[in-house]
Amino acid sequence: MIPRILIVAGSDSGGGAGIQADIKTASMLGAHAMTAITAITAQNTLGVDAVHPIPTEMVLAQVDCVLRDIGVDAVKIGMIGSARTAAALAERLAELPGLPIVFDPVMVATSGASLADEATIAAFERLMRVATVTTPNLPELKALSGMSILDKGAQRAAAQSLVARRGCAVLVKGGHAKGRQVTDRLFQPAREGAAPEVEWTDPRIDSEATHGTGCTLSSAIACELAKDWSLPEAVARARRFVRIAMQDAGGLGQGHGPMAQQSVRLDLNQSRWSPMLNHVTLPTRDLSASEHFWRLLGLRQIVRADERYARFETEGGATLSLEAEEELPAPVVFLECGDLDLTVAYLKAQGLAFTQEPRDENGGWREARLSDPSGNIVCLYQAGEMRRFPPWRLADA
Ligand SMILES: Nc1ncnc2c1ncn2[C@@H]1O[C@H](COP(=O)(O)OP(=O)(O)OP(=O)(O)O)[C@@H](O)[C@H]1O
Ligand SMILES: Cc1ncc(CO)c(N)n1
Repeated sequence: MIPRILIVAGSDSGGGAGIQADIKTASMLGAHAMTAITAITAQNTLGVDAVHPIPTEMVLAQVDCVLRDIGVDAVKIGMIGSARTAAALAERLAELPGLPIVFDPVMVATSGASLADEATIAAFERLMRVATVTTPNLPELKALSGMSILDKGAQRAAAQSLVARRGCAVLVKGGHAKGRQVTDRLFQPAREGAAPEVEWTDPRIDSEATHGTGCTLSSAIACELAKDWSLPEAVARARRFVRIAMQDAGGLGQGHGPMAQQSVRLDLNQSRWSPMLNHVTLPTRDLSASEHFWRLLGLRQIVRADERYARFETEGGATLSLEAEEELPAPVVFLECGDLDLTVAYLKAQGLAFTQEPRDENGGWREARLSDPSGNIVCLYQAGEMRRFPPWRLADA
């Protein structure tokens, strides 16, 4: 069944954030996106020229219409448009207990323009009460909690107070903090088996394509929750999606440009069990000659390591590597798993024998190996952004 995501958010004419980012994200993650538009913004990468809120009745009419016919597996709430809409939507969603709801408390666009007045921000309290998780950035955490967010301890106290007062999980996004690393932290209400605090840290991506990162992250979390991943798993997968979409952005516009959700195709396995064919490694006798051949065929070279290894990207996002014959005597077919360790444990229970247990390799890939009945080498793995965007990716690729 295709996960059905209802997106309640504003339109961004520039296509970088809002409904447009949400639909692109849901589509790339294999979900069906439905929308209740709360406001239309005239917006580009530099700023917001005008905002036209949609009347509350019309927002609810969109929600009711799709719920009645198509149904919904998860909801994402973004820019809300007015305090009245926030209150009415909270009331409607309270009638759907158990439905995963991701609330991105949008207040200000990346360009600095205000997208919610004081009354609307005050009404966010009601949406937090129905949400599964609320995803504030640091200024939003400060506004919602009324507390200091100056350091990690203060941020924890602010987030924990929101969890206690509103009853939802809180994902504090670290994009606005300074430093070479970006840390997001999830705080969960006390529940059996739920870790009270989970933290993710990754290198900051040096990019102007930060418009819509919050919208994209929250939509991706909604999609993954609809597929029954747990909240920490959904956040981890959504963060990977955001990072790859940021890294592949095309530098559009003169300000904070849009991300490239459309090019995150074979990077994240959307299924828990079925592996995804996205990479092959071939032995080479003469690396330079092979490189010339594959480039001539139209593949784009993205990695070169000494005289022994090269990687190419093909149209659509599959990759092909060449490795010196001394190190790799035969071709290897790579299948990416949604959860490598889980998949390997399952396959072993089915009687398959592995020649290599799951292990972290130097290139940042986690790999396990086995052979098919004819002796062909199969590698089950998980690489995420390290497949197309390792730190050593060729600068001009
Ligand atoms: N430069 C960056 N490098 C890597 N990850 C980033 C960067 N900037 C933001 N992120 C990630 O993007 C997600 C959104 O975080 P951010 O704090 O930017 O939210 P936001 O301000 O709500 O976004 P928006 O720009 O859409 O308003 C988080 O997962 C954060 O870690
Ligand atoms: C419509 C809309 N929603 C959300 C954001 C937050 O980035 C934005 N800039 N525009």
